[in-house]
Amino acid sequence: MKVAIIGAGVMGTGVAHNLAQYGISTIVVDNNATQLDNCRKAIKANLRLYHFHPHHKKDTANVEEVMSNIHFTTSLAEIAQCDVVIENITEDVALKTKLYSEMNQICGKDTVFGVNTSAISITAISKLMQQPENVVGVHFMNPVPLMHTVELIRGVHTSERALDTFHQLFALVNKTGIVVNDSPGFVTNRAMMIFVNEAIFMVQENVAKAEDIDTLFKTCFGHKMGPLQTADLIGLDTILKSLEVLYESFNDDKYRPCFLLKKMVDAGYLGAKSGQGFYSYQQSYLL
Ligand SMILES: NC(=O)c1ccc[n+]([C@@H]2O[C@H](COP(=O)([O-])OP(=O)(O)OC[C@H]3O[C@@H](n4cnc5c(N)ncnc54)[C@H](O)[C@@H]3O)[C@@H](O)[C@H]2O)c1
Repeated sequence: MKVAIIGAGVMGTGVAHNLAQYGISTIVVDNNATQLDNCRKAIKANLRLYHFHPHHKKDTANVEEVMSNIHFTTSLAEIAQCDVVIENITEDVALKTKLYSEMNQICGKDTVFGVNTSAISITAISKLMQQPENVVGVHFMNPVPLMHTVELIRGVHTSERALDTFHQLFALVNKTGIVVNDSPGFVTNRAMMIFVNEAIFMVQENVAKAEDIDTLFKTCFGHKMGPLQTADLIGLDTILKSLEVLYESFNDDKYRPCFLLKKMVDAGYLGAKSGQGFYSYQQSYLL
């Protein structure tokens, strides 16, 4: 199975790392050459960093061997021979719409497309394609090489063949897909975006410091990470875009993005990937 990974940001980097460490041949495409370079460096660093983590595949110490499974390119045309495409570009409906229209011209009629999105409609994306039945939502969890469950989203047109293709791919990389029906934010982000946004409101209103909010979530609810650490890990721009999609899709005020979140994104404070969010990051291994 040959897999194309489009978008070399936080998620594309994790997906490429994960597939390559299980010996799957991948092509990573990004329209920004600097991002591709950062992605290459981040995978190398993360292979070493995650080495002792209990959830990381153990026999991947040979970094060069893993890297030889990945081909990096800025040319979308190179994905023509791939059986599966996993798209992880910016959470932006207009950008994704343009990309899928381009992929329609490049890929064959049997190619299966996985849309990695936080909240965008899988059904709407599938309608951009000549074969809408080949489109599935694949909501990977971050960091991808350490997380073993993927939310698989069945759009209105999604076929069993397309879902099976991802079940088979996940079996190769020690992951399980849980199938849910298409709805904004699916199961995980529909709930998670509310408590992340509410935590940001609490920082804005000076109810508590970010550290204390996160500590309360970890020690009282048993979460591994607090909501503000999670927001930094995901990327504050991605959180903002997701809340905007949820707000618009449900037409419900409970998803209105907090002003502090907008202000931080405007300032370029995007979380771990930019070095500054609710916390500071000396060196980001995520990207
Ligand atoms: N960050 C998370 O924790 C997380 C978790 C699950 C799902 N997602 C979803 O995954 C997707 C990617 O998120 P991310 O956090 O990796 O974003 P990101 O901002 O870190 O990276 C996006 C990448 O896409 C590239 N890109 C944009 N347009 C492109 C195009 N037309 N062709 C090729 N490359 C293009 C950008 O250059 C960038 O490298 C989003 O839809 C997001 O909602 C993110």
